[in-house]
Amino acid sequence: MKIIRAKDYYDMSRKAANIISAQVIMKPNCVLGLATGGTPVGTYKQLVEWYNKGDIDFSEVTTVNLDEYRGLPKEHPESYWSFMHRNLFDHVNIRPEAINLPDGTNMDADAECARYDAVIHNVGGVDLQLLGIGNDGHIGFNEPNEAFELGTHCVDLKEETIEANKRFFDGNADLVPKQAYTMGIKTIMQARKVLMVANGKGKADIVKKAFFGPVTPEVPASILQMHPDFILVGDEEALSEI
Ligand SMILES: N[C@@H]1[C@@H](O)[C@H](O)[C@@H](COP(=O)(O)O)O[C@@H]1O
Repeated sequence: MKIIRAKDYYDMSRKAANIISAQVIMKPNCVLGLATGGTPVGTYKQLVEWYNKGDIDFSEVTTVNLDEYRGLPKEHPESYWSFMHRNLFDHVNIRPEAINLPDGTNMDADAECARYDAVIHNVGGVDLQLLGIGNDGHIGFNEPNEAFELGTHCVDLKEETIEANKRFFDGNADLVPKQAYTMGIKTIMQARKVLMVANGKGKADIVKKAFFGPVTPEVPASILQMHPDFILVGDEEALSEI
């Protein structure tokens, strides 16, 4: 585990974007595992800036996103499909056919999860997986106390996660979908490199628990302590408890 200290959100975003950029330069046809949430927005913004300057080329890159709300149409502004297009895909030269997310509109959970696992398998697995961390230690939508051995599966979102994400749904928890499809911890652990971004005081406790506490399904991110190439880029506040 490697911990990189950043001064603030902007510095965290630039450092993370540098690592992603290096991955794409070293292997132009790499598979990037991508994440949503507020934290990686600055990282995507930086990648778009460097793309506009001609410093990074996504023409051969394939992406697989971590998760998607179940039951939300793609076109919904808060679907992760929309999030990714708004923050990254619409602004760079990635091929539309190289973009992969779970399909939240397929209500047949078994079929959709099997399809998504096959997609990840067929692209050869993930070279670099970007992650944020939920307040309860979730990664993707792998909530506390789920088995570490799972591939893509359907989850019931915890109350805390619905509360945290309602800010994207007019502050109304009733509008937040209650389920999601998520890549499982097994798949995340199979990524060849894992890069987590964390910022702000609100993440300080969970960062300490996850990376300086026991490895336990109660804190899903704690399993990353066992990953052979795990990098955490955190700002001063997120790393203030360690
Ligand atoms: N599914 C996403 C996670 O991938 C993300 O890490 C988490 C934290 O989000 P934020 O970065 O906004 O704190 O939110 C959501 O639940």
